[in-house]
Amino acid sequence: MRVDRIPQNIRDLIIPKPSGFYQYRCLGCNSVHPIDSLLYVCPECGGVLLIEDREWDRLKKVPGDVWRDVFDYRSMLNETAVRGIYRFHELLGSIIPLKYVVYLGEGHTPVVHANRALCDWAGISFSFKNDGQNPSASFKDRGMASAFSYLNYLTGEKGLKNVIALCASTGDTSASAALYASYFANEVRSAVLLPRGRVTPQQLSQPLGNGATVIELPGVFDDCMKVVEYLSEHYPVALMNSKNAWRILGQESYSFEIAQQFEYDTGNLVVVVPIGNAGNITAVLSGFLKLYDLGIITELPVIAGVQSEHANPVYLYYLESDPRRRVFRPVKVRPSVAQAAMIGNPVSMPRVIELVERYRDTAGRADAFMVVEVSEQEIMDSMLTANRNGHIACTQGGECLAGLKRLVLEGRISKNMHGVLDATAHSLKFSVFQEKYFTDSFEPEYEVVPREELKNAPLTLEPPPDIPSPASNKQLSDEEFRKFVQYAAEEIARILNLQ
Ligand SMILES: N[C@@H](CCOP(=O)(O)O)C(=O)O
Repeated sequence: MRVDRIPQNIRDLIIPKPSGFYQYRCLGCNSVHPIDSLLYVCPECGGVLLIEDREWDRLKKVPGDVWRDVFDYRSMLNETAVRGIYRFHELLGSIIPLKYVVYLGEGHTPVVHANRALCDWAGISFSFKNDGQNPSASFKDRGMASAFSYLNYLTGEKGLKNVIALCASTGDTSASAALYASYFANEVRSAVLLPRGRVTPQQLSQPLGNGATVIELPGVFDDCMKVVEYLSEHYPVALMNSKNAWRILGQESYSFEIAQQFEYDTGNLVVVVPIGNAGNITAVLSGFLKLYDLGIITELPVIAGVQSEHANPVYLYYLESDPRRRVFRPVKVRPSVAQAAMIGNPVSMPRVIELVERYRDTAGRADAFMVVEVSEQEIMDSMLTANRNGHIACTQGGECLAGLKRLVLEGRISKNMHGVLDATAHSLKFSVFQEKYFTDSFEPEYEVVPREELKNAPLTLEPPPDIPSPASNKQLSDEEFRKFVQYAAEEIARILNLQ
């Protein structure tokens, strides 16, 4: 759509212009720091940072319904910079001029409603939001688009040079960081640190294919993260994990899109998100709070975080209902099929603590945010059941479905609500877990016992010696090939019970 077709009353707002005054705010000591350099922790106390817009209130001069129209019409514009997450420019990066926006096709991911059978199975109606349909096949691309747009801005306006983008990863962040870095060709190098043997072959192939330096370390993700933190404190590297507050801003677009896709009617929704390094839940909370503050939505949805019993520090933290008595304790993780969330010491925990309090206060009720724990068995059974009903859920998507089902069973949410589940990555990235399930080859630590009715395996049709086979070295005559086709077709008709 061309700008001159946009309704007159919003035309001035339709192409975003740089605005606002961004600053980092430390969640440890509340100090603020200028935005014009790479900063991952507070220089004064080492605390975690969030980005805030000191001039945020200017956005309140525009009524919520006008913002809704602006975001909806922007989706139709033939303007690359606002095609993805930056159609919400004012909410997630308004200081960045559009010429620096990096767009690789992220965002705008589909909401797919579950069919009747699957809703009955879950005990509630729900949809998956398929963030596996992002360019590197996970939700991380939202955050990377933001972090790399900011790097691009620093390079263009502030003279930043020789960027080395560095991250620790369970597989999705590394794929995403390597992809976005490769878009800058030789101007940005990327290096990723992975826990050896804890990243699927598909995820490992992604940064390799994008030309990143891939370094595998012993241990789990939490160990790699510590090394990345050390490197970022001692060397000039661009840390691309969600400790980088620009990642959080970009990932807020997930909330904005849910609101948009549900026509800004969010009061009846329960948004279910897996918690690993906790950047995503941080962004989802923050995103909905922003929309509410600007009157773009009038009711906050319930937000439910899900963790596996094998990596559950946030769940354990919120078991204590009295905020003054809660103590955060990192846990030692055990092998989990929700491998992307196999994290015992989430870097965004201080952000979660602050935002959950704010969210509950704003909603006026404690159950506006909850955390639920699920077993590895439930995760696998849920993922496979979803995918047998038309979805492409990864194990973390399965974790969300397992969490939603539990919430209903435990009576923690009303059956009249509608679940929006984060399928964080494409199912193909995690096919090794499906394979283990189908071949009953899970190591005992996973505690997964396959259910026969969910298993599947290819059938092999091997013609007997008197039937010619195209697999033999010699070229089949027409007659021989006809015999093979007839044999194979009849065997298949027998298998499929065709009459
Ligand atoms: N699941 C993550 C872990 C790192 O999370 P991040 O959001 O802090 O980058 C991954 O894919 O590596």
